[in-house]
Amino acid sequence: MPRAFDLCIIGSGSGNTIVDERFRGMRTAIVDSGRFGGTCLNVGCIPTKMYVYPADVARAAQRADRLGLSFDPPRVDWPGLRDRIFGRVDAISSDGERGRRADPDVTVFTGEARFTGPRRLRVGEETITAERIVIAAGSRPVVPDLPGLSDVAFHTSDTVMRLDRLPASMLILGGGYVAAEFAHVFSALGAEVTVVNRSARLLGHTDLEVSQRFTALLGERLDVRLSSRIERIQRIEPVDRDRDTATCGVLASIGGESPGRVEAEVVLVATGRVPNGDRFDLAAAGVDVDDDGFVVVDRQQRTTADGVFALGDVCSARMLKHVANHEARVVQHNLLHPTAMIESDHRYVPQAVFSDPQVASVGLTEQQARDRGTACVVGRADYGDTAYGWAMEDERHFVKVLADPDSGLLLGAHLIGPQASNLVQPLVQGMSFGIAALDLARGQYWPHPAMSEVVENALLDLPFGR
Ligand SMILES: Cc1cc2nc3c(=O)[nH]c(=O)nc-3n(C[C@H](O)[C@H](O)[C@H](O)COP(=O)(O)OP(=O)(O)OC[C@H]3O[C@@H](n4cnc5c(N)ncnc54)[C@H](O)[C@@H]3O)c2cc1C
Ligand SMILES: NC(=O)c1ccc[n+]([C@@H]2O[C@H](COP(=O)([O-])OP(=O)(O)OC[C@H]3O[C@@H](n4cnc5c(N)ncnc54)[C@H](O)[C@@H]3O)[C@@H](O)[C@H]2O)c1
Repeated sequence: MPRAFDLCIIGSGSGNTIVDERFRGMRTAIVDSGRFGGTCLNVGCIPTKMYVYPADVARAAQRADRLGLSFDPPRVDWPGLRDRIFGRVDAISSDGERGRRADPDVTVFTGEARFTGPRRLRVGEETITAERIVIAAGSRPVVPDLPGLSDVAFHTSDTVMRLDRLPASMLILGGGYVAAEFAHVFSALGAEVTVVNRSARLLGHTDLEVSQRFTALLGERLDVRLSSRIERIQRIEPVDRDRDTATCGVLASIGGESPGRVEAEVVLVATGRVPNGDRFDLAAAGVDVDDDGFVVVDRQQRTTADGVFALGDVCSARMLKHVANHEARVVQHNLLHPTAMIESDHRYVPQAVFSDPQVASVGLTEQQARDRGTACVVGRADYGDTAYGWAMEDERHFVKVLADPDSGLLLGAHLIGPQASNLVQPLVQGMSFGIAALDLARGQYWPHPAMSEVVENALLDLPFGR
């Protein structure tokens, strides 16, 4: 006998934020096959940044000699660090699940959901039908088919944060967000890190100059192999035999532009993520996916099947938590107000990489503007040319803004340096509210001598500011 619901949400990450007091009386099912709370809480944004912060502190101490200070190398209590992080994260996940299970309107199903027909699902032995369904099933790491990889105990971002010990050495495959953030974390905490990336620069999705600068800076302190590939990877005896075997040793043969052999205690595969849409027979539900596997949605987050919505990584090529949150708010509104639906706004989505240095951006890159034939002018400022940048003895970091030469409106912004993830916000604001670059610079005060003066200076470097 199927169990009938008014609403079924597949995925307890951003999907779980939809149900609030306005859904009282609506019989709701929440289905998840993994840890309650999804990627961001359990294996994504939150625990990574809880590692990034101590890594930032360690790096600041390592670099302090240019300020006339010196510290001993940090002694890292890895089990303490890890248990502090997951002590908090795991408790939030368990409390969240407990709270949902105590809600008389909500039934939580633990298991893999699969569609068996339109608005009809199977979870384990149970069949669920629902008037409306939200697919919020996220994404998962891609593991490339590399010779020998399946024979070694490799890690992905799902597992590497729970290692039993801080490894002495780590081989990271990939050069995107995950690789950049974990390369910073593990190297700052004391591991010897080698990064092997298929393409010629790290953070290839970012503005060319930013990506080149980031690649150069990381290459100064880590072994970075670009335009390279793993030819073979094999297990070797761990350097320290007392160490547990979850962190087995590997020997990797690397081909391409930086060939050689690298030994490491731990391998981290960080070569991208794919949406989970292939995991639950979407065709049976009449839900289309595109060529890259993303669930097809319109601007109201409706899929091609009646009454079925989707949000987050499963349908959005920008796999970012603030995008999933935005889409969850749109779906929430549209479930509550089916005759007055609203649309998602993906025009100015910022992105930030929490590495060392930080990188942040919004809007078009200079190359994208050129490729699209969009006229643009560029303004730049170095951190080192501001008072705060002097205080930091900064010589390497900058802010770059692009604007339309006619309207003076911002087209994009690209930052590399301390607090880039925060400094990008006034530029997102200027773009979102249609404020011309010069008005943004001159129409408000910027506190002196704050780091934000580097943003003001970049805006004033545009031709309208001179
Ligand atoms: C290491 C890492 C760091 C990150 N850092 C950041 C960051 O700093 N900033 C940022 O903006 N983004 C970051 N992200 C991306 C961010 O975590 C995701 O974009 C976001 O969590 C996606 O949310 P979601 O709700 O779409 O999916 P999820 O939170 O992944 O939720 C999907 C849920 O669906 C469940 N599920 C999947 N298939 C099924 C099925 N068939 N049946 C039942 N349940 C199913 C899964 O178990 C999961 O719990 C990071 C990602 C990673 C991996
Ligand atoms: N701060 C954040 O917002 C944040 C942090 C982590 C993850 N995320 C999200 O998670 C997504 C996935 O991150 P990711 O870093 O895994 O993917 P990514 O798509 O950002 O980068 C993948 C990288 O792997 C390289 N690569 C692919 N195959 C390879 C191979 N066989 N050998 C060597 N290199 C190879 C690619 O050249 C690329 O540099 C991101 O796109 C982002 O949406 C966001």
